[in-house]
Amino acid sequence: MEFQKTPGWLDWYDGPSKPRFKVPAGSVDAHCHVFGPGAEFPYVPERKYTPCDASKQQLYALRDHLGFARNVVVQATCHGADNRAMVDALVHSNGKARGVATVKRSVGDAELQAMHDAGVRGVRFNFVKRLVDFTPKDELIEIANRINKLGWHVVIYFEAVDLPELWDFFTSLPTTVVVDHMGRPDVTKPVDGPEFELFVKFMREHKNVWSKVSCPERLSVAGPRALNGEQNAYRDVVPFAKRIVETFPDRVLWGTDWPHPNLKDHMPDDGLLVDFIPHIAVTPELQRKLLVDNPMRLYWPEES
Ligand SMILES: O=C(O)c1cc(C(=O)O)oc(=O)c1
Repeated sequence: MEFQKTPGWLDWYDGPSKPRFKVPAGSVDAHCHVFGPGAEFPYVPERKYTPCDASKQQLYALRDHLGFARNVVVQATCHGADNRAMVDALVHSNGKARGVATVKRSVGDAELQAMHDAGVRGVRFNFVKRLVDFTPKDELIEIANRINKLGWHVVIYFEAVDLPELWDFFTSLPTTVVVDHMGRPDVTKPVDGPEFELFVKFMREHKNVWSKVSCPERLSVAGPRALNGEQNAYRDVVPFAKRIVETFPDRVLWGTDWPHPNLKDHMPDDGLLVDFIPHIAVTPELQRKLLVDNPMRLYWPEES
């Protein structure tokens, strides 16, 4: 099938620089995606955008180039609950990738088990309205209870303003809960203001809640962008991510977010994005926890 990209779509950055920051041995890129390729794994009719293709081979070439050892491939919304492209990436990774799926209530036990065997360890619940249609909470709870039996966790994606109304639901989830991109704070607001304090309280009071301190390129308002050799990119995001890394060093994850779905204003150089890490995890110990120990404990517990 031939797909036309959404008008204005930005393709991922070709030929990223070599990071100056050398990630520790065994580092995990714990948030990234594959798109299609559409000719092999068609994008679903209910998608909100049509991306460029971003294949497993391209993802794994990036992994090697950046110095990472493993990936966690998160189902992108353009594939809906059709997990074939993500699962295909896992089974062709030589055990170096695990995954997070999107499932519906109708998913069968055998299908869940097959995904588990392929390396899936979580499901993603998305509350960002521009990306997905609404799913009733009772359906999500039912899914959470089922996947909990497999030892999986729930990944949640939402925007900071929506945390108050989602609080009761999130805190009732029976699994480990991983928040994408720190719950998308508005970084023009103070890092110690009420909005981000609520997120910190969410993590402080609920020890099952983890956070990805990823996506400065999405959250930043003032930049500068990770382009043209910039070694100090997205400075306005640093206080937020650094605070989460230092307050909850054992419950944070980092990922490139490659191929950066829906970024509208620029595409970062992924090498420079890796150079962001030492600004938010400033000691070798924090870096090792963020990039190796924590993702290994969550995704490869049998090896950690
Ligand atoms: O699955 C996606 O479509 C998706 C989109 C976005 C975003 O548009 O913010 O971010 C993500 O991490 C993943």
